[in-house]
Amino acid sequence: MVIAISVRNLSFSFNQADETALKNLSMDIEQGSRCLLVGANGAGKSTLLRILAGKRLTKGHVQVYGKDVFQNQPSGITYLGTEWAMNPVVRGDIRVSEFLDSVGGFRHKDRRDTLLNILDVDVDWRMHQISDGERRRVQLVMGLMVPWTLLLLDEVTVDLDVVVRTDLINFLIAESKERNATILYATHIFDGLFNFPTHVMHMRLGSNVGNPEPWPLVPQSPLHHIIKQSNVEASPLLKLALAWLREDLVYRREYEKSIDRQRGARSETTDSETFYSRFDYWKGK
Ligand SMILES: Nc1ncnc2c1ncn2[C@@H]1O[C@H](COP(=O)(O)OP(=O)(O)OP(=O)(O)O)[C@@H](O)[C@H]1O
Repeated sequence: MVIAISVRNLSFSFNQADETALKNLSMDIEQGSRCLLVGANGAGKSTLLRILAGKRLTKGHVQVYGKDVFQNQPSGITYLGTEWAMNPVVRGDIRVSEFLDSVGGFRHKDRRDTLLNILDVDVDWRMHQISDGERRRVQLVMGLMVPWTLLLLDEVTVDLDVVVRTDLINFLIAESKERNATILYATHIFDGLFNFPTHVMHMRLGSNVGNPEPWPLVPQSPLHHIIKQSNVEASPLLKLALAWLREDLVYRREYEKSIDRQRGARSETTDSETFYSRFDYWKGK
């Protein structure tokens, strides 16, 4: 068994004043796995993916295929996140075909063309005149056309229509099987994903809750019980995610109580009254 990702006791803060985004996270992911990261908003999924992609510098044991991601960056890591679409460069007046050529499309013609078909992209589109979902499709062609050994996906299918999303998921499954490549995928959309993962990993408050769990669940897994208890009409994957995230909510509220913090509505304070009495421009309208 080859370990594709190995992390030991990883902690990370954005700056010293901030709470740690990752706390003592340790995990091993086998080569060829397709692991779904499941966790609430703020659980640390994106931070973990960016660190694995070498985009955030931190100390500690973070290895991909046996190489330290900061000091000896392994080749073959592709990271695709949501921030790409915000980049003004990819909203410029440039044709998709020229854009793809500028990022090496001609070197990977066969894969590029396969992806152009799957993602249903018109190479004559101009990057400043397309929808968010269309821009996302171009990003996926660009990111996936170079063969990867580790693919780090951060919620990149959110604005795809269901046909394209399904075809893309099937492509990723086939690719990882054929090339024994590894995928770590953070998402909140579990629809249509039943056949995608070989593992699911639960993240909570910057750590993983246990090791990646094989998926579909092995017969003796205690998680069957959680899924059976669910009274929601949903796929087993969504039932599991719902149960985990509800559990996390209780856990987080207890934790926040212990450090005297609270989310949600709070009682009026003198400060907010002062604020509204000065700045409520709707008053009297
Ligand atoms: N730029 C930043 N500066 C300071 N703190 C940040 C920054 N980005 C994220 N955080 C904090 O780090 C923690 C983990 O954030 P992260 O984005 O990794 O979560 P996530 O699991 O990907 O969430 P989501 O599902 O909402 O994308 C959160 O508590 C968040 O507030």
